[in-house]
Amino acid sequence: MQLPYYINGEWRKSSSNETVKIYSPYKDGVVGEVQAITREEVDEAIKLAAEAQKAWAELSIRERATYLYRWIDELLAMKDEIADIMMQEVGKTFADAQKEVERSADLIRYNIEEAIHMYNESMSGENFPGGSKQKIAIVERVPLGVVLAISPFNYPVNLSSAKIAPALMMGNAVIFKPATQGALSGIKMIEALHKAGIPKNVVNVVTGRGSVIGDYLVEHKGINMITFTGGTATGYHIASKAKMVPLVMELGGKDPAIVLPDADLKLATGQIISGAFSYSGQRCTAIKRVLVQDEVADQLTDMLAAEVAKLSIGSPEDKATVVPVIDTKSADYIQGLIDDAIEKGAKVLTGNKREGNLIHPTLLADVTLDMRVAWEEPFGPVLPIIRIKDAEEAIEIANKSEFGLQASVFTNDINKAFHVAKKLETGSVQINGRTERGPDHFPFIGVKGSGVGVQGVPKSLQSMTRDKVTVLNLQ
Ligand SMILES: NC(=O)c1ccc[n+]([C@@H]2O[C@H](COP(=O)([O-])OP(=O)(O)OC[C@H]3O[C@@H](n4cnc5c(N)ncnc54)[C@H](O)[C@@H]3O)[C@@H](O)[C@H]2O)c1
Repeated sequence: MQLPYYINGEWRKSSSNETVKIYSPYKDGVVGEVQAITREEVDEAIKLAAEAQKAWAELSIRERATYLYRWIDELLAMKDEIADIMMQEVGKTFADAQKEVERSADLIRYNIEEAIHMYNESMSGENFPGGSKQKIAIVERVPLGVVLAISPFNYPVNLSSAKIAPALMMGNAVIFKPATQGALSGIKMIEALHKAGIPKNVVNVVTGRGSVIGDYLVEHKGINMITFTGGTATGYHIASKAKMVPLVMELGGKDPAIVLPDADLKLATGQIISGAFSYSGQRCTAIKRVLVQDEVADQLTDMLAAEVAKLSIGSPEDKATVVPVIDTKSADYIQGLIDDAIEKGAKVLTGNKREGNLIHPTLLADVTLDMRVAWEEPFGPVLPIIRIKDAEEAIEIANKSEFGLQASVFTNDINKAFHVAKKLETGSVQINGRTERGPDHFPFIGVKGSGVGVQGVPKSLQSMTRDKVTVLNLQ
């Protein structure tokens, strides 16, 4: 399958006559190819988007909504087709990929409805000392212009629609750059928007080699805002290259599950296992370390090991929970973290077995703070268990991380839970539940190396706009 890129309401082959090959994480051979577009084609995509944005912003919000409602219908009609491609290119089970398309439809709908119910503000001058009632400010939310949306491989439809839908509803045009693995699903998602009749150039899709178009896009003076989800190193790089434009960045994480002695261990075990190992831990909000208090550490460790043994391992085509990770580089990196931990004295309770890109779920006990796995994000099915003496030590270790996405606290003492939650330097804290982004309207925030800005609804809608003030000076 060789897919074109999307510009001027048309599907085009690049003048470069080159493509980027997309390999499957779990089966041999190329699953598809996308266009390796040139910088001149990027220029054209951005220029046409800037022109189209003006007319798009002129439409009423309800008119824009009609296109997005139709997008939902077309997306759902293509659900199985998209899910099949997604399974092949990112190695997610067909059922999970179908759910991702449905979840994206719900998210687009929620964005539409929230946007329709947003109102502007007005302010009276009289509130400020010396001010007057005769001065009235009308504060409107206006679009930013051309939004560059860059998404990662792991939720190629959901994390792309989470950017594109709010940008469009608020009157922006979008340049969408999907991740290479994920580009086929991303392009198919835009095919649904094309079928929905979206005016030409309101969304253009660019694909290609990072070395040719990556920095070029980010630095382009035609881009008015960047919304990015991906790794922390890429995020820092993009932030250093971007011109003076608003940035929303959702990056990596090292989410801890803090387990205190009075926790419901059965609940904690279930939440930690699904949090750490579903889709092989390739989730930004996967639980990536367990910080358990000494008194219950042996018991929790045994319970976790018993549950890991029950996980299905294999191909997404066989509906396995633990599937091959995205590519060989990633598998090598994960294995490197396991090897380093073993060398420094960690005990392998289960796992440490590799077949190609398939890393068996690996539970590591006796993990100490000198091990890389205590700090680095594996983005794979590896869970280190670190013992702590009390909640204060858990807070200290949790906060030493370069990341600050989410954290879980398991305890039956709500006061203690709040005390710990307040001190954790993360965007969100889950009390007695696994770390996760959904429901998708909740604010989703990464701090420190985990990002900047807020996603969710209505936060994403707000971040795609700026304030515009018109002051009435009545006589
Ligand atoms: N916090 C969140 O919301 C969230 C959600 C999902 C994934 N993630 C993170 O994403 C990472 C995994 O995803 P990935 O491997 O696709 O990440 P990645 O950083 O390798 O790539 C993300 C995107 O950036 C693009 N990119 C790379 N270099 C670029 C450049 N110089 N200019 C412009 N674009 C460039 C890639 O092509 C891709 O589209 C993990 O670290 C994970 O934690 C975070």
